Amino acid sequence: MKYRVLVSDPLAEEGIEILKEFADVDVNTGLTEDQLVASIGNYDALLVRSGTEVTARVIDAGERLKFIGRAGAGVDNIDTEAATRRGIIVANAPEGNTLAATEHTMAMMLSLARNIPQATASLKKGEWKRSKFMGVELNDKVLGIMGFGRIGREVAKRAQALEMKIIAYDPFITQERAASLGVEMVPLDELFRRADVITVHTPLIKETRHVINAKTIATMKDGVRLINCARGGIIDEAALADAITSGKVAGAALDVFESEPPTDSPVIGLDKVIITPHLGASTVEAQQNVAISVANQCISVLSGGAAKYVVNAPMIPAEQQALVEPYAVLAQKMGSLLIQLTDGRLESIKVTYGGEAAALPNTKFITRIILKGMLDPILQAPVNIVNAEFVAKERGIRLSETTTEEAHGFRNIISITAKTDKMTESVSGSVSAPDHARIVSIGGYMTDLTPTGHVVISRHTDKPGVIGKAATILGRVNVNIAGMQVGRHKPGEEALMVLTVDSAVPAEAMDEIKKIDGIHTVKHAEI
Ligand SMILES: NC(=O)C1=CN([C@@H]2O[C@H](COP(=O)(O)OP(=O)(O)OC[C@H]3O[C@@H](n4cnc5c(N)ncnc54)[C@H](O)[C@@H]3O)[C@@H](O)[C@H]2O)C=CC1
Ligand SMILES: O=C(O)C(=O)COP(=O)(O)O
Repeated sequence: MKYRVLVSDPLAEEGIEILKEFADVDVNTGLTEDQLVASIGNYDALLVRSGTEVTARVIDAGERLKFIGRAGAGVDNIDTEAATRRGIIVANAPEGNTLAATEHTMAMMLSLARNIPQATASLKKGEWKRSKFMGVELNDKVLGIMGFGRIGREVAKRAQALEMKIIAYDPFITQERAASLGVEMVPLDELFRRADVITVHTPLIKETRHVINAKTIATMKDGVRLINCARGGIIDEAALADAITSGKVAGAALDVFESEPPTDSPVIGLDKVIITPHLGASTVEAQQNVAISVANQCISVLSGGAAKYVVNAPMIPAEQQALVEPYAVLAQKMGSLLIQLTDGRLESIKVTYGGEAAALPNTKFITRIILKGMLDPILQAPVNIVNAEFVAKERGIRLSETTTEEAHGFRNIISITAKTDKMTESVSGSVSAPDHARIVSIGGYMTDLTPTGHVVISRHTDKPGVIGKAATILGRVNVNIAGMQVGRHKPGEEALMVLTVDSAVPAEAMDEIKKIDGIHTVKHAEI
């Protein structure tokens, strides 16, 4: 069956064309939440821009939904938590419109300084008012950039060409990084105090909502100019309207609003406020970039692969993928083997990364793959790297992850211990070459097992005859033994036997093996 994709905001044709090669695509813009809820159940993927509110209701109704793509940067219109809960990958296209938003910010700053929109409107009315539209120079003025990410940094570079002095605030960017760009990082209160023009380039999150408010505006320079081409709500519009009316703020340029379209905003009618209808990303080039990016990510996810810009799962940067991949493959197999060796209700899972594995760039990603390997076979709902941790937590399974230099004689080792209400079981594995990984111990017994195919694993008393009897039973039901390993701590005590077999073992044969005198436990697993 062909996949079905719904595009619910205007998306550049270049992206739609790519999608059509792979899936049935419906472009249906302007849907209400109810209409979206009613139709989303028919689709495997949903692609949006900022115009669609992808609420928990929409996500929960999307029974087939596997991917939500945002053709742009901000994902505040998508309930990513609800998507995570359902194991739906959310990805965006954060790089495609950076320059478009940057250039829009520059256009807004220059327009604000020289009253270009107001002067245009006046002249079009037949007026010729030159003194009314006296402007200010940006040269030598202090530009305060709040949020020094992709757009903030590009704005800084261009403002330097205007010979502005740049100060910036971003809690996640180091002084050194900013200094290399000739920018001074300052605390936020200092930025507010010193800047002649303030432009915001952060996401809208708890910490940034109304960060520009009556109180913070009072600390700013008289005649400050404010720009918001990031997200409505970072500036408190009511406070801005008051500050413009009182003359404290000389002007503001807004591309985004607390509510869009901004029908009730107190700032819209003010002469000193220039506005555009969320046009930051609206260039031909940016729209092509973001549409192509989400289309490709959508196809990749629906084909069982990964998305480049996942926002709700740990990401492995492309340059580290070759390093992490062999561990990820081993991890999933170890998780799958371990769950097949345990009985009872899972209570806790402990993962230890030893030796070189401890230095892997994203062990959290591998831990989620282990969880997927363990939980996917035993749960109704699909478990993937997006929701694995959430699913474990929801079921009260305690998860711990530790790293250690100790690798027990291997270069790297991953050990997983699972505790259920009935037993504790563990497996360890090691990657010896990119295409060669092994299970190196089970339940504390040394093994050397290539993790593919069928295995029969028993714990038994180390005494003559036990292994022979098991082998005879397998032979009788025509199951060929490809390899055998026995591990024990001391002669005559408990031993572990691992038989690799060429096909599945019938349940009756397993029952028979279980009854052999000396066998304590026996399990059949497929990895
Ligand atoms: N108007 C439009 O059409 C467009 C708007 N945007 C919006 O612009 C904003 C910035 O986008 P990008 O630069 O691509 O994102 P980015 O993720 O590259 O940069 C955001 C920066 O904000 C910083 N930040 C986070 N919390 C902060 C806080 N409390 N105080 C100061 N800085 C904080 C982060 O460390 C990061 O460096 C986003 O809100 C995005 O949605 C992006 C493209 C087009
Ligand atoms: O990418 C972003 O964050 C934007 O705000 C652009 O929004 P749009 O795709 O033009 O609706």
